[in-house]
Amino acid sequence: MIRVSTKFERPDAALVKQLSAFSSATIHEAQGRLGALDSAIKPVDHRMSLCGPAFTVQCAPRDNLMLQTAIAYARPGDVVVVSAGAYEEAGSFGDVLANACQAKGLGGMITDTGVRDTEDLRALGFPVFSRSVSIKGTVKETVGPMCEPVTIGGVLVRPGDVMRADADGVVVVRREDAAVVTTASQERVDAEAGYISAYRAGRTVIEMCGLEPLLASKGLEIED
Ligand SMILES: O=C([O-])CC(=O)C(=O)O
Ligand SMILES: [Mg+2]
Repeated sequence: MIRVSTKFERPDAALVKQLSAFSSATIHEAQGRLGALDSAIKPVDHRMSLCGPAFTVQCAPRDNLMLQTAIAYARPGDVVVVSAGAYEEAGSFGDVLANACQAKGLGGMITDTGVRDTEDLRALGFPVFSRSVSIKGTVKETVGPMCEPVTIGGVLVRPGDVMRADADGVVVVRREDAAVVTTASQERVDAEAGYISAYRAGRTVIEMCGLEPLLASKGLEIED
């Protein structure tokens, strides 16, 4: 007998909403260049984005039994996070399961294996992030852990951590760090806005980034 529990602590909804205002790259930088999943995990449509608590599940490669089970037990707003051995040659999720997720109000699905039916997924608009697109079908044979820490895209994700994903990729924020990372992300956005207005006003990268002394200290001389 394998016993799993679907009980875990979710982050404060207001904090999740605040984090959703920041891009995956901003959050990654703001938390000290941590939490980025492998760049191969990308949305099936660049307009897709998500931000929500991770509902984690471990699947055997080419087997979506536990993914289907996770969809049944995840709560509205949850992001189903699937670790399936980074196996590219399987279409473990498609428009039928996406409709099941959307009908439940789930926040999205992130997997390190493949998905299929991408035209329909794009039309549906349910946020789906995957390592690959494959038409190859999956079996429903293997039970495994759900709502336990998983490794996906080289990063550990625990149930209730916050997943933020957009056209650029996927980042995870530890649940207990969500408030600090929100503040740090806002600081970074403010600093970047300062650079952008300075550049628009004619300031140069050399000035703004102090490149002259930096390059000189590294022994680079430029004849222009
Ligand atoms: O049925 C499956 O196993 C995956 C799929 O194609 C869908 O959800 O539409
Ligand atoms: Mg299908």
